[in-house]
Amino acid sequence: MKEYGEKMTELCEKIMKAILSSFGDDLHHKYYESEFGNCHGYFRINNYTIPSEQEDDHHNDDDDQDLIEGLGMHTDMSCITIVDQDDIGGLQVRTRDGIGLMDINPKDEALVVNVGDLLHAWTNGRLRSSQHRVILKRRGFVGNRFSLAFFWCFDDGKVVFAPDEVVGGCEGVRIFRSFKCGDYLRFREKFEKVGDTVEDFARIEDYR
Ligand SMILES: O=C(O)CCC(=O)C(=O)O
Ligand SMILES: [Fe+2]
Repeated sequence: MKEYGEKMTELCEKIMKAILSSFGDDLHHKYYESEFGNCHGYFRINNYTIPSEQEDDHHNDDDDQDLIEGLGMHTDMSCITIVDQDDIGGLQVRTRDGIGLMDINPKDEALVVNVGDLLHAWTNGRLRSSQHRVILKRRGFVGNRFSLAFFWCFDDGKVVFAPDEVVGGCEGVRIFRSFKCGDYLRFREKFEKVGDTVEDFARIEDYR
């Protein structure tokens, strides 16, 4: 697990450097170490029980009575999340229009890379922290769905504030105030429900 953790950390570092370079030639030299040098990662193993024919509780609002929500709609509190899902499927991500849902189908050798709330704020919304959930289908067999999620995050004391160069790519309009990472995590612990995200916590009202 330690080796896997190191690999995931390395992958997040690479992805973050590529993101910074895509914002401007020098940005990864200028901001990687100072802003992301203290990021740390942790794992969560998700174990979902596939509903059996008898279980009729917990239906979601979808018309399809054979679906239940294994993990409710949420955004991640990380900078970057890497998900390794098994071959059962069921991960769905909110589309850009905020209405639709897109299936993220399992693919051999492929990992899912997700932007979390902290990076959403740090990039002034240029990268989007999408809502997502896991839906489980009755399958006529007994078994569980597993996924391994790696959350790469700022440390609690980090002040999240998009640099001017990053805001410059959004016509210079700053949409998030600065905030301490730990304060946001505490806000989420208290108010965890869909809609209570970094948008509610730190978005500057004038630009709503
Ligand atoms: O199980 C999955 O595919 C996604 C897990 C997830 O979204 C999470 O752990 O935050
Ligand atoms: Fe998630």
